[in-house]
Amino acid sequence: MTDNQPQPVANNSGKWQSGSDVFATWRDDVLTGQPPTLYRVGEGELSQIEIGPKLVTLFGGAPGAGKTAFTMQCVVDGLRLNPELRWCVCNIEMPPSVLLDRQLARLSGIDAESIRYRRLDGNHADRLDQALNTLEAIADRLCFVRPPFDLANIAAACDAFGADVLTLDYIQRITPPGQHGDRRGSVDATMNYLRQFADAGVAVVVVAAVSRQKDKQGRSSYAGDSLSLASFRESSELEFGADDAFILAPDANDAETVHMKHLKARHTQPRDVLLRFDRQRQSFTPTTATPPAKPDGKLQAALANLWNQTEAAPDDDNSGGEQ
Ligand SMILES: Nc1ncnc2c1ncn2[C@@H]1O[C@H](COP(=O)(O)OP(=O)(O)OP(=O)(O)O)[C@@H](O)[C@H]1O
Repeated sequence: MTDNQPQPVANNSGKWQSGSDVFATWRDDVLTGQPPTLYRVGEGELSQIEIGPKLVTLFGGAPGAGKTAFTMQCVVDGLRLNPELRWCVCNIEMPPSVLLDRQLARLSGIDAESIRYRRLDGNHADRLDQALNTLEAIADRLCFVRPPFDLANIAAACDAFGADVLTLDYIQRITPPGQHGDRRGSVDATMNYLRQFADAGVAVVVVAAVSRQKDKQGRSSYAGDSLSLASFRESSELEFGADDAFILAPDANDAETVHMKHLKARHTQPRDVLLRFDRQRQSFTPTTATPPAKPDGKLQAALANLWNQTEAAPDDDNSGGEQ
């Protein structure tokens, strides 16, 4: 050894980890370790959504855009696709019975209004039975948090139930511990705590209301092309704390088409997904179809109309749900 060679620096403080220690464990993990656990929550392009331990997945959208419908679809299909999974739902706006009504509509193919008003008869019996059986089969792995909707109570519910996944709908209405001055401070704090829940090994799915943004005409709007990461900026922590952030933006020209914009992807390439939202059955289906452009003239409008009628034909019998 020559005098010029650097001497190893003693690490007595415990405040840093040497690169060579990190390298050794990291190399073993690359060569023989497991890929990250991800829970599949849907078919086709929906299977690309990353929900899993240590991840916070954020869904935003304007009021009525379908955030609750979409995330509850992920809950039910996630439980169906992952037989060991346990999922805890904290919904501040709707009671469990209403959330289940809507999933019953989706799974049975019976419109949500008939289910809401209990206008059910013998014609619905088979579809109803099948969908009820589907929901019954997952019911013991699903729980709904009871009020109060504060983080301490939510954490206690998750621990007691042994939840692998937590869905919070929606974050702006959840109270974090302590005093935080304004709403922004409170949402920042909640997101910080949720990040810690995720780091402890729970998959966290967060629903967030978004703020209006200026559209191309300078008007304050929820229009799809004006919604962006900035829409979450009531709290910058929402955007920074999430691993993935999506916004559900209904198409301006076609109410059934919803653009799921993948605005942030911490670990992958962002991939937008085009969805068809059947509101009557509260059901989202990925579609590869290009959303129809707004027709410019009368002839184009007539053609578009004809085209829509042709496309609608196969579903017209409303014969089935998503068993
Ligand atoms: N029976 C029904 N028939 C048709 N549409 C319905 C029916 N019930 C609800 N809807 C529509 O489905 C959508 C439900 O959306 P959802 O509650 O998931 O939206 P959201 O983004 O969570 O809204 P919010 O922010 O207001 O909670 C709304 O647009 C609502 O108008």
